[in-house]
Amino acid sequence: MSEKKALVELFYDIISPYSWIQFEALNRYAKVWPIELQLKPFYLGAIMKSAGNRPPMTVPSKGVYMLKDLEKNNRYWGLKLQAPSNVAEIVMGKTTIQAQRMLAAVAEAEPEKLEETSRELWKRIWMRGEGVFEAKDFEEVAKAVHLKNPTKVFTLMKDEKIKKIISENVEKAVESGSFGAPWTIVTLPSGESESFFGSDRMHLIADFLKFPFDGPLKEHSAKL
Ligand SMILES: N[C@@H](CCC(=O)N[C@@H](CS)C(=O)NCC(=O)O)C(=O)O
Repeated sequence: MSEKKALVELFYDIISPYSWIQFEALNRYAKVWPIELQLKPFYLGAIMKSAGNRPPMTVPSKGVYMLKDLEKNNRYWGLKLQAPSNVAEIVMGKTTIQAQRMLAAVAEAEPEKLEETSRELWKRIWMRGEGVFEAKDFEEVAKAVHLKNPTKVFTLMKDEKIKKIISENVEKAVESGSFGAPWTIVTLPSGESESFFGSDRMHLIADFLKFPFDGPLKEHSAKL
């Protein structure tokens, strides 16, 4: 009988560049640690509201710091994050709820495509400065990742069932203390559980799991 694995749940929103970093980090480590990684799209707007928080970008000095910090992360993790030219407008004035519903719908209809679809949405906004808000954006994503049944995914996006999944993911994150993204909940086979905010806590996640943290594991990078 195979041993029970630790469960690592990543709660993320594609508006969040740090969520992308944590997503790549965990996907790399899932290849070397005996863990079960579950991807849980949630909605950062709802998390911020529930916690009485606001996006760091709305504090000007944090915004300036963040852009430099992303470059440092690019070097460390071998990523290519770049803020879109209208980043402030996007963060303050746009909603990713439809994109997050697309991810929840893909998780339901074509779960094997969830990783690739998430990455493609991040690449659009945080690498190529493309939209992730309109029906035509989602059609382009569906094409890029070769969804088998895009019509089913687009129909599901409007379904109460998918809205409920996003709400449940938000609730679970909030219940465990979330105030931002990425939010990672690690549950050991013993049932002991701990939550981690950010993409800069991989060493602490490793320590909790009692597995080695070996840096960025660039050899396990996904193609960008
Ligand atoms: N230090 C964290 C920062 C993560 C972060 O700033 N996340 C944003 C979204 S991209 C957030 O939700 N921030 C909430 C907060 O800082 O209170 C990291 O390196 O990952």
